[in-house]
Amino acid sequence: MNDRKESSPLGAGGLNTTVLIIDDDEDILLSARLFLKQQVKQVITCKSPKEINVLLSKNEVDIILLDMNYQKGASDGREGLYWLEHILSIDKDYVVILMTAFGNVELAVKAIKKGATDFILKPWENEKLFATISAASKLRESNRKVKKLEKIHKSLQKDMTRGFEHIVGEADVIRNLQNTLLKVAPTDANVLILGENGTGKQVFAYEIHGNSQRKNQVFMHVDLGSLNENLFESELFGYVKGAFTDAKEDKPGRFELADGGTIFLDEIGNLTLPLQAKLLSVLQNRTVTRLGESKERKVNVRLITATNMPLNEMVSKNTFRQDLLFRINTVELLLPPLRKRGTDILLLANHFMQVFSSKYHKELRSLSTQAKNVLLNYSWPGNVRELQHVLERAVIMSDGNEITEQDLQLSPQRFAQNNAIPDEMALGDMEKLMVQKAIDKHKGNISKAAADLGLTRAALYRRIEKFGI
Ligand SMILES: Nc1ncnc2c1ncn2[C@@H]1O[C@H](COP(=O)(O)OP(=O)(O)OP(=O)(O)O)[C@@H](O)[C@H]1O
Repeated sequence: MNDRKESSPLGAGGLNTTVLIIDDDEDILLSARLFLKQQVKQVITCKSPKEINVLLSKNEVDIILLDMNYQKGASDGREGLYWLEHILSIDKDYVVILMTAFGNVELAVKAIKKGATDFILKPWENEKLFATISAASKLRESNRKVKKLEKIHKSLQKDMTRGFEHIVGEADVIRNLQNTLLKVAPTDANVLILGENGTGKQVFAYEIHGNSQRKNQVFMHVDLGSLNENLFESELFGYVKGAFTDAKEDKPGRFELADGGTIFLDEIGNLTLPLQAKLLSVLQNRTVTRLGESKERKVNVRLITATNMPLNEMVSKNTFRQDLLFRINTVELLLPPLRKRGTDILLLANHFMQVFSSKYHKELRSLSTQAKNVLLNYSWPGNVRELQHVLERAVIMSDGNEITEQDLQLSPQRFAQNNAIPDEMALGDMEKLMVQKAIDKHKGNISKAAADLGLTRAALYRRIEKFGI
């Protein structure tokens, strides 16, 4: 191989870049090398483009200076175009600068259309060559940064989705909510999710995002409850360098970062009136202005909000703006507390038992009848989150392959408030719950359970089959 490599401590130019020059003219190679070795980290020269593959596989090349003609007498530049395509097929991010003779500008334009970054006319002036290489080096650097950020973005997205559960639930109220969710998700309608703490508002918000056309874009969760007056604007709208003492560099806000995706504003009921006004203006104009600048930046986000506070009541007490409520509640989802979800309690408990069994390498397969009764009769003030914690602890404490009442360690004061029958439970769900309770009470004895329910054994079996108990 007739290539030549020269490395030097960064010279006067100080460009931290490696340049590969391919030209069949020895004089060109020599003069380019002599000049560039003082300007860049490394210069590699080579006479034949046939060596490109080997050179690119052995060296971390940033910029390639490529001649257009190699065969004797050739001047149509076809070889250069061929090798340009070849290089870009190895990695489309290579920065290729073509060297062409005066009068061949049309050819250079054609090459740029095919993906070359720039061209330089031969013979060149060193200053012009340096300016071209310097611009190309900046481009290569920013391409690299973009690639790195894309990787980080992808892995963050994976992390974000990994943490979310799919909605578990079969109670009529949950099914109805899921139907509404599927209808509303593909639209860009603003959704307000209401419900007590731990009822799954974030799970529903993510499910809306996951069923929308924005599913491959960012899902940005912002806990408004944790932002004080000072942080609110800088976090949500961003700032420019110098906007305040600690603003050392420009920073986009959460709205800008969520551009193209979904922004989930949690605990919206906690916003003070002045902050509500600021948020409303962004939602109305769909633009944000970073602190310290006057430029308005357009943002395209889908808005989902959530709270456990009674927003309608707050409007009548003038602690929540009615115009903001109208802006955010195009569709409202009201998540019922867990104590009103009937046998979904057991469904969720089984689900969490499986999740934690596999996490803690345990072989738990079922809940004892007593444990089921306890779960159904507990009031669940912390809702699904509490159930999740209770099951995690039970899986850890359990010795056998069945979770017992003792493993659950539920506080006795919290019983009796809950008869596990929701206020607005559908008849079918109620019947299923009664059947399940009777079977549990008689420890699976069908005759006794049927007698208790005033049914024949056959009638009870039909219901067991119907409800999949
Ligand atoms: N229907 C469900 N299916 C499976 N897991 C659920 C369901 N609902 C909630 N969870 C789980 O319960 C926990 C609490 O849910 P989530 O954080 O969505 O509740 P939240 O209403 O947003 O709570 P908070 O009001 O405290 O912010 C999470 O770990 C979530 O994965």
